[in-house]
Amino acid sequence: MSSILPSSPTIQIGRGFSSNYFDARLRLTSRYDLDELVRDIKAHLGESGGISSTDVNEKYLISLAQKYASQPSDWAKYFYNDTSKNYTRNAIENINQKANILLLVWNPRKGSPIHDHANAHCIMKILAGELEETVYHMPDQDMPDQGAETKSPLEIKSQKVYRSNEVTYISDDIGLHRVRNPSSNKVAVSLHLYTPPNAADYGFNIFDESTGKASFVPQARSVGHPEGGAE
Ligand SMILES: N[C@@H](CS(=O)O)C(=O)O
Ligand SMILES: [Fe+2]
Repeated sequence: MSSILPSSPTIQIGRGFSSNYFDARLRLTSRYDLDELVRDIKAHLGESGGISSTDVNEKYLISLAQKYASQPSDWAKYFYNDTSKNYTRNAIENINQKANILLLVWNPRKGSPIHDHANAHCIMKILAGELEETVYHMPDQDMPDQGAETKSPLEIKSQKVYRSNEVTYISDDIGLHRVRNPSSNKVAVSLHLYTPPNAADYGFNIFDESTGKASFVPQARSVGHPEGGAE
């Protein structure tokens, strides 16, 4: 029976046509989702080997974060809130020695301490609600990661409220920052990319606003370690 059924060119063409047709329609109508964003970040950073933060094209990574439009169904599985903490840090993807991608969930009127970013790039995209970022000039001290003290208060460089889908970027070259949810009743959600993942791997510093004093925090934690912290 099967021997008399030709492998018909018409059927092959028909299949090929319809599949290409629907692939094309899918490409036209499908949105750029979180999985694709993570895939593109990984593709840019490569699969193996160490990198230094200077090897990263942060502008390209920022453009990827801007291209993604927040869709709560994309990130609901990473969402975890704990009202006893200022915010939770939930792992989306750890790319060994390359980057951390995290979902942060911020309680109303709560925020992070003033901190550095452990000589890494930090890209933050607002996924829901609003977040206020205050950027401070890096205090004059030779080795802030050694906990050296300065006596003068930190100076504010800029302050801005970011709305849903906006993206901001910071590195130690720009300064220090603190981030806060300004809402009195709404939780805010943000996506964070850190590359290299120095704060998680080695630690970072938090700073006293009035003295500029740095205190070293050994490691930034994320869920399953929802202790919070800053990175
Ligand atoms: N960098 C902080 C969040 S933020 O204040 O940018 C953290 O990862 O905990
Ligand atoms: Fe930060």
